[in-house]
Amino acid sequence: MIELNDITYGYDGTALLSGISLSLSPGSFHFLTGPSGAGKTTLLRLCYLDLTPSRGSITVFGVPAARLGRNDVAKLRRRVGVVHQDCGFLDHMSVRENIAMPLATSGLDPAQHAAEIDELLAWVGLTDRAEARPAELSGGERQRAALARALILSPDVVLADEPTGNVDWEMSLRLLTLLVELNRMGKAVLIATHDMNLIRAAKSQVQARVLRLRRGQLDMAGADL
Ligand SMILES: Nc1ncnc2c1ncn2[C@@H]1O[C@H](COP(=O)(O)OP(=O)(O)OP(=O)(O)O)[C@@H](O)[C@H]1O
Repeated sequence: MIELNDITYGYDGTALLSGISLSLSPGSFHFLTGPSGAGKTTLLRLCYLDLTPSRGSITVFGVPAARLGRNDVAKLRRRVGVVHQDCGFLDHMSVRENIAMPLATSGLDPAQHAAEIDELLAWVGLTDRAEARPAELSGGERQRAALARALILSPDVVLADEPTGNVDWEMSLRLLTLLVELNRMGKAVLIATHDMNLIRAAKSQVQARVLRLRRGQLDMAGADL
């Protein structure tokens, strides 16, 4: 569904990532790991076409990204749910309104999708926090709300950037279980994480591939869990 072919990318003229090839196929589950600053977020941004590589090509849902106009990019991005590292909530809006936001920005009426919002709130266990402001949520609640928002447009691919960054171990496992459940529904899942314990915990639940970013390159030798 998303393919990166021999990608090079850097900020300010220096190559941060080089020779990166990656294929996220339907039902695949990947962890992306590597030291802080290795380029995990950057790689995710390339996957959802938020950045354009300086070399190499990206194909999304069978379409070469280089051929896409801005409207096409916006349309295809709806099929990719992103859980951002900082969650990226609008603080003056309730949890429910934040989850509904991608509907509104896609020209859909949130009122017509109230049942889906309720269903997602229940699935992530936040029904009773729906009217809270993001600032009132715990770390784990924020991450689950961010996951619900990433799913509101029923994406085919879910990219999660450090989804367990600020939560305790029990909550990390709960988030992992939700992501595994999505994968079982056929979605491609990619999780960027520092947390090797999380990767080990996934072993009994899902057949995952571990990608390690090292010195700008992707190492996946012997990487299957
Ligand atoms: N918009 C930007 N402009 C310039 N440099 C950037 C920008 N975004 C990231 N960088 C730099 O690129 C490098 C990789 O950043 P990135 O956020 O992709 O790494 P990461 O592996 O996700 O890090 P972490 O694990 O700490 O979140 C870092 O050195 C960062 O400072």
